[in-house]
Amino acid sequence: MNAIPFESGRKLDCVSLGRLCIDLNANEIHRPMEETRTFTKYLGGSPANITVAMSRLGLKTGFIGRVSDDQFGRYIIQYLKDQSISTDNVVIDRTGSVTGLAFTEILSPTDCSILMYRDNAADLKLEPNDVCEQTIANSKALLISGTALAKSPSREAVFLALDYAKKHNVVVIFDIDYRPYTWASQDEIGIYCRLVAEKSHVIIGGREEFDLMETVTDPDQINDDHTARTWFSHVAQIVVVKHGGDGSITFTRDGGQWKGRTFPNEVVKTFGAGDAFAGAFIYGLMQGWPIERCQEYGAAGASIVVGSHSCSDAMPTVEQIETHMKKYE
Ligand SMILES: Nc1ncnc2c1ncn2[C@@H]1O[C@H](COP(=O)(O)OP(=O)(O)O)[C@@H](O)[C@H]1O
Ligand SMILES: O=C(O)C[C@@H](O)[C@H](O)C(=O)COP(=O)(O)O
Repeated sequence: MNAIPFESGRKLDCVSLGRLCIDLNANEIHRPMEETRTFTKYLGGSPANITVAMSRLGLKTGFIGRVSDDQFGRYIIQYLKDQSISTDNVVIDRTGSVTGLAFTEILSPTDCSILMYRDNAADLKLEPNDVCEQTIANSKALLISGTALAKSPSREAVFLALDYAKKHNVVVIFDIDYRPYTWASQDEIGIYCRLVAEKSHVIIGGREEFDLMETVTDPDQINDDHTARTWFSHVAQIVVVKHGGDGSITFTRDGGQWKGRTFPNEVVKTFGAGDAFAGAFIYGLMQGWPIERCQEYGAAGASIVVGSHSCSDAMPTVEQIETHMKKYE
């Protein structure tokens, strides 16, 4: 059993807060973006991808966010509904904002990059007023994406959501989800992400993301053990440090430490791994599984997604994960 005390009898397993965007993934892969002619449109935005992952695995999910008042915004809402994700708290922004677009370049299985268009992005227009206390009270967990902290008023909306989570015993899961495009300064990243991490029960991030958040300068303190100790001195119960193709390390507050394996696959592109991992890992936590099994599930989900063209659309079901894992027995 893992030690996360999810409340029982709540309408939703997890409500996510953050960006709802569009991924435009190059169809002609293994060439630079300059030579790409066509793209396929998918739902994107890390927290959106994670929520699709959780929903595909059978969790009851909802989203708190803002979308643009246009075709892309309507596409996003419809996609979420089709995935059985509650859109009751997805607000249509009428200030003339646009949907964030992520154009992806797949140069090779190991060399991928993302060209982000995020000026005047609707997701960062989320207002504290949009955050419904009852929705959070009705959820076992609240997933926060660090990018939602990049600007006001979305930043304040996050802190209000955290207040409601505390008031109603909702487990807070923080995915640092660092994206360079929207932050005003490096200082802001550290300041705001730390404030959220201090209030979070589960923290997930890559090594570089923890470094940015912790802004530690002593080289002896830039390591996973130090990271875990830092956050266990607050309310964290679980800290997951992702290491790309090298797997992940999960720490638990009681001193446990697990190195997560990977399931090597024929890689189409590298992005989406973290989101698939997070979705399946959280699913495992909610089943009350031991950490090893949560990590295996996360890694298997990630393996499937790196072998696919999309992130959201490729998020696996339980059956797909189980079948995939059997191939490695
Ligand atoms: N090339 C890969 N092949 C198989 N699994 C991978 C690969 N890259 C990442 N993963 C899995 O996905 C997890 C998260 O990946 P990572 O790249 O660290 O996250 P992010 O996409 O957020 O940067 C890893 O811990 C690993 O289990
Ligand atoms: O998060 C975004 O805005 C873009 C994503 O939809 C994108 O597909 C991606 O980068 C996935 O992130 P990762 O899982 O952290 O690699």
